[in-house]
Amino acid sequence: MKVWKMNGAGNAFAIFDARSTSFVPSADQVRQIAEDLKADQIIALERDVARDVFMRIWNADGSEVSACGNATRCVGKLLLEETGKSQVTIQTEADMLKAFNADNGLITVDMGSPLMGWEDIPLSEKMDVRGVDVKIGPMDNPILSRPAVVSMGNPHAVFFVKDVDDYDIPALGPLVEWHPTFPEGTNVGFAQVIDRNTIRLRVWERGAGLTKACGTGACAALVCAARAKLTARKAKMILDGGELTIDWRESDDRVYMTGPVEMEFETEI
Ligand SMILES: N[C@H](CCC[C@H](N)C(=O)O)C(=O)O
Repeated sequence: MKVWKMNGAGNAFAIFDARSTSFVPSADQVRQIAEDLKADQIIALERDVARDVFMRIWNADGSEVSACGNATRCVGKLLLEETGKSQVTIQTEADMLKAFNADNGLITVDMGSPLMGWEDIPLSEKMDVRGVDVKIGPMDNPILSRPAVVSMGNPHAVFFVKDVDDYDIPALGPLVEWHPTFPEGTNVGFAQVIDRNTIRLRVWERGAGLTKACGTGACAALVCAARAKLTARKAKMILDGGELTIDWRESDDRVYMTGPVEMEFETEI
């Protein structure tokens, strides 16, 4: 079975080609692979009857999740090159996503629409509920409070801060990740609005910790910023590992993510 180690803006993945052989790792095996290959997520490509591929996603802690934007871009690049098609479709638990080539070697993924926050959607997937009462630190003077909450097929809590470098993210991230407000846990974004078209972002990922970039986190931060009128609907996201451009199109309410993909190595097991 072919295995690729790739990254999207530094967000690192081990991608297993399970289209002709089954690959269903235990949580322990996922943790071991993630440690050995220094991957934030483990990805399995499976045959899909209607789409170019079905993509399964495990976080480094062994938990299986339903969305991973940067990995979708990496898988998109693999399939675009393999098929020669101008657009490929990738099915995940959460959604059917489309990937296509953008300018200067970048890859764009249509990440679908952010989940709107209606009553019947569990709180962890509520859209931009600024009233979410999450307080971290001393009650009378919390270090973090009132995140914007949105789902891109996975839950995100986004704190808008003056300077992301002022926050001890490895200390604060886990306190929000497993806060009782989020029954399935949540990814935690620390977003600093630079101007109406630029956001500096760091993300403590559910089940993976502080990563160099988080694609769904970048989508979540842009959607929340635009809804709060802090930025335009399209912005450059500056992450530790690189830049992503997120465009939440008015015309179809879908979020388009564009960014770099790097092939680190390919091997067989
Ligand atoms: N790095 C991924 C996000 C993984 C999300 C995962 N940590 C979760 O539990 O939802 C991305 O580029 O979208």
